[in-house]
Amino acid sequence: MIEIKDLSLTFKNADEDHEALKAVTLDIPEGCIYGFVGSNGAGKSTLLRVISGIYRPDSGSVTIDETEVYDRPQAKENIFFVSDETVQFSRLTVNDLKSFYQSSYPTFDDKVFDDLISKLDLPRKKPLSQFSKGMKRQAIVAAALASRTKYILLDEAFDGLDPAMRRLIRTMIVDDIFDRGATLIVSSHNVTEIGELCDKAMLLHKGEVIFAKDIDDVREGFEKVQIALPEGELDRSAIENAGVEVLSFRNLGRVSTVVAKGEKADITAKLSAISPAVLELVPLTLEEIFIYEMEVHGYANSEE
Ligand SMILES: Nc1ncnc2c1ncn2[C@@H]1O[C@H](COP(=O)(O)OP(=O)(O)OP(=O)(O)O)[C@@H](O)[C@H]1O
Repeated sequence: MIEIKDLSLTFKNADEDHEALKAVTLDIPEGCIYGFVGSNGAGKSTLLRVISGIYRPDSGSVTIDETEVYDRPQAKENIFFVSDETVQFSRLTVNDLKSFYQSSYPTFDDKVFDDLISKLDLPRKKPLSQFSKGMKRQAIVAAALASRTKYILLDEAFDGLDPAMRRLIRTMIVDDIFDRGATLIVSSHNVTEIGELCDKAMLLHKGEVIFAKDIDDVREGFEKVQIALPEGELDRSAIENAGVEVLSFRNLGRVSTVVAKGEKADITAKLSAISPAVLELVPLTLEEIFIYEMEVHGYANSEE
């Protein structure tokens, strides 16, 4: 179990300081796949680095199985962090990578690594600098899975992978996580992918946790409705005057699409009171919910 309590971190720069994480509190249970989602610069990588013990928080704490990670090499043996940058390995070959991680992780399993590298069909003696971005990613993910750590942290999980490889890597990771009861944390901008892969998700914005929920509960409390009057067009204020909390309002011809916050029955009852000719609930994607939540917290959506 990873427990993050009231964690804050400020980067101190020559020109100005930047508070990258603000009082983050989050529990990551064992055996789950947890998705970190957020806008650019939200603090996802920084939080993954704090959990991995690379950065020390200014205040608050991170404990993994009740042990603080920062400055504790033994605790780090339980964690494999796949950074979104693989530059540091450029001169190494796949075989060098194997030796490197063999010495870093006592649990490293040679057979798992060799099988994965064969499955991915990666050259073993070519420097990683001559690999494509996706190939580098594949090699590091193979090392992560072979290290048999209890916790795997993947920054920008599937960056640079083509659709077929995304699916293969995803299956490899999920099978491994389930088989071993390990815990995976992934950050991604691909909300659909997070929705398909994860049990839980956390939305981070400007260093603050906006929500942390089971994926199945993320849609709770939001409804998307298509509504039209028998004559004329509706406007946003007509919906708001009916007592509905409107997150987004768009008109396409005479039909308005409204995203509202609240319970289905309550929203339907309030909108029925304005006697519409059309009133239909339509499914809301996870991506829409994440965007609306961020808009509520001041994120500018260029589509609006
Ligand atoms: N080493 C650093 N020194 C100074 N500021 C930093 C440093 N690393 C990150 N930051 C700043 O902290 C904030 C959070 O960055 P971080 O990389 O954690 O965001 P992110 O959510 O991973 O973003 P992205 O999705 O764009 O990768 C950003 O404003 C970034 O500029």
